[in-house]
Amino acid sequence: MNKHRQNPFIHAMRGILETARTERNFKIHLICAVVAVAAGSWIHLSTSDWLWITFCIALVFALELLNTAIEAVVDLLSPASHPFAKKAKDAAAGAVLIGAIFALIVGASIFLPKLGHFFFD
Ligand SMILES: Nc1ncnc2c1ncn2[C@@H]1O[C@H](COP(=O)(O)OP(=O)(O)OP(=O)(O)O)[C@@H](O)[C@H]1O
Repeated sequence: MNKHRQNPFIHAMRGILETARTERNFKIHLICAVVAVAAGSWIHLSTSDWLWITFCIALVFALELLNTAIEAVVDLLSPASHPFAKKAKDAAAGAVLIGAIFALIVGASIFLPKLGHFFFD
C-alpha cells in the first residue's frame, strides 16, 4: 500500500508511456505534435503562437489519456456489452474529438497564413 503512495511522478510517467505504447491515436497525436513543433521552430513562431500550440498539444494529450483511463475502467466494470458502457466510451471519444478539432482550427489559423506568406510572397 505504502509503495503506491511513493513516486506519483513515476506512476504518471508510466501512465503516459504505456498509453503512448499501446494507443494508436496517442501515437498519431504525438506525430502531429512533433510536426507542429518542428514547423513552429522552422518559421519562428511568436511567444503567443507557441502558447496556443503547446496548449493544444497538452489539451489533446490530456484528453487522450483520460479517454484511455475511461476505456480501461469501462472494460474492467463492463466487459459485456451494455448501453451505459457504450455511452461512457462514446462520450470520452467525443471529448477527444472536440479537443482534436479545436487543435486543428488553432493550428490551421496559425500555420496557414505563415506558410502562405512563405511560399507566395
Ligand atoms: N462494453 C461495451 N458495451 C457497449 N458498447 C461498447 C462496449 N465497449 C465498446 N463499445 C462500443 O464500441 C466503441 C469502440 O470501443 P473500443 O473499446 O474499441 O474503443 P475505441 O473507441 O476503439 O478506442 P481505442 O481505439 O482507443 O481502443 C465504443 O465507442 C462503444 O460505442
